[in-house]
Amino acid sequence: MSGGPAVNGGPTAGGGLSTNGGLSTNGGPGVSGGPTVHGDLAELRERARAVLDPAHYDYYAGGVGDEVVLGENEAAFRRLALLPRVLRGRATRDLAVDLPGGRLALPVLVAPTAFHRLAHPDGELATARAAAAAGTVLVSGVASTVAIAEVVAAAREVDAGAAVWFQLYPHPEHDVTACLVRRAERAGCTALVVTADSPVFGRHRRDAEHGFHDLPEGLAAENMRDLPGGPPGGTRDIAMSPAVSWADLDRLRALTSLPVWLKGVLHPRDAVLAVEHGAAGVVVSNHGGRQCDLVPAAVDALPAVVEAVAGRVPVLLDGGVRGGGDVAVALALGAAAVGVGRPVLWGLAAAGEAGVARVLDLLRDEFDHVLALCGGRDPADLTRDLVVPRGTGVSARCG
Ligand SMILES: Cc1cc2nc3c(=O)[nH]c(=O)nc-3n(C[C@H](O)[C@H](O)[C@H](O)COP(=O)(O)O)c2cc1C
Ligand SMILES: O=C(O)C(=O)c1ccccc1
Repeated sequence: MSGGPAVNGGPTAGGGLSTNGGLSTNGGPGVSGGPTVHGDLAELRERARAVLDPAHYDYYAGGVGDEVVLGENEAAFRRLALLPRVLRGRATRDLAVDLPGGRLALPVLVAPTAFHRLAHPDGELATARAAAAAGTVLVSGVASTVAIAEVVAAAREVDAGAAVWFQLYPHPEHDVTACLVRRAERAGCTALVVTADSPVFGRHRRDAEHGFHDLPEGLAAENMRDLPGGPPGGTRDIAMSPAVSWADLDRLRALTSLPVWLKGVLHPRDAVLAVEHGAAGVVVSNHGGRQCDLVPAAVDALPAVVEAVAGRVPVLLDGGVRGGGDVAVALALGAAAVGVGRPVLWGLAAAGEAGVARVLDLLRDEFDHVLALCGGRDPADLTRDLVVPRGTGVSARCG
């Protein structure tokens, strides 16, 4: 799995021969205080498959339609190669990046995914603790099974300076959106992420086959409780609406002084509109292949968005990131950082907080290693000329 003994491995030893070890927990101190979990991402995924109800595993794993985009997100990374630079004399590495809404100790954050208590009883509390311990941001979804105030509190118990962002869909009823924004602010979130790629729900065949349409008894979308127009004490549905427009983004921004990211941008023109409408940044994403099965892989859509934004705001990418090499490629193509969705769910299902810690530690360690192999000192050393189409070895731009 990992290549040879740890030779000057930088911040972590990482690459030694002893890292194998399956999924056993050894009871020693983990990154965030729990047991240390071994195993790579593929093993964690297999463990998750073994422990989860098949309907819940398929809910997490699945995509829209024929799942073309789901596969393409990962395949597109494998069509790209890195052209390392050598002898750059970078003795140390610093993986941190500063973004509107917080500093990340590694250029990887936790993308918003729904219903973590389907994966593990600790749900989003475990994810928040592991993200905080790793020094990165959890983007906590409106569709979380723990209320946002508790999610932020869990992160802050681990690290008083931890940053948690709140993801929401602009609700067709503005007072519902306003209430959600207020809850996120009161909870202490440091940024909002507005998901724009879901005017309608994606149609997921796996969910239909399992008849999986409702959360099990005892679980609910806790942020949707006690909202205007909803039953007292009960929850409202997470509404998606094709009527949502840029005017809704303007109205949402007017409610808050928090940075607002726009997630689910693929068209360069929309990225420009996002900047013009005051977005603090854009997230290039096809929702992990769960919305439209006709769109490009996320990493294939990235360069045109980066070019259109032209450095005015940071660009994030999510979709198909499965290793530190993918992180490096995305950064070289202009992403400031990447989000990971499913790998975090596999870690959570396999081993709760320690499993999520393992996923983030693997990505940090692999990214650090690849950065070193590229002669990089920090993410800024990963430039566009370092990425070439696999099979060519020729850089589009040499300079
Ligand atoms: C089970 C699941 C639930 C998701 N729920 C949300 C959500 O509520 N809001 C959102 O903006 N994105 C959601 N996403 C999309 C993720 O934020 C992210 O775009 C995607 O998972 C990235 O792809 P990856 O899983 O290949 O890393 C969800 C993804 C999954 C797999
Ligand atoms: O499953 C999803 O991808 C998703 O985005 C979502 C949205 C609302 C409720 C639950 C999940």
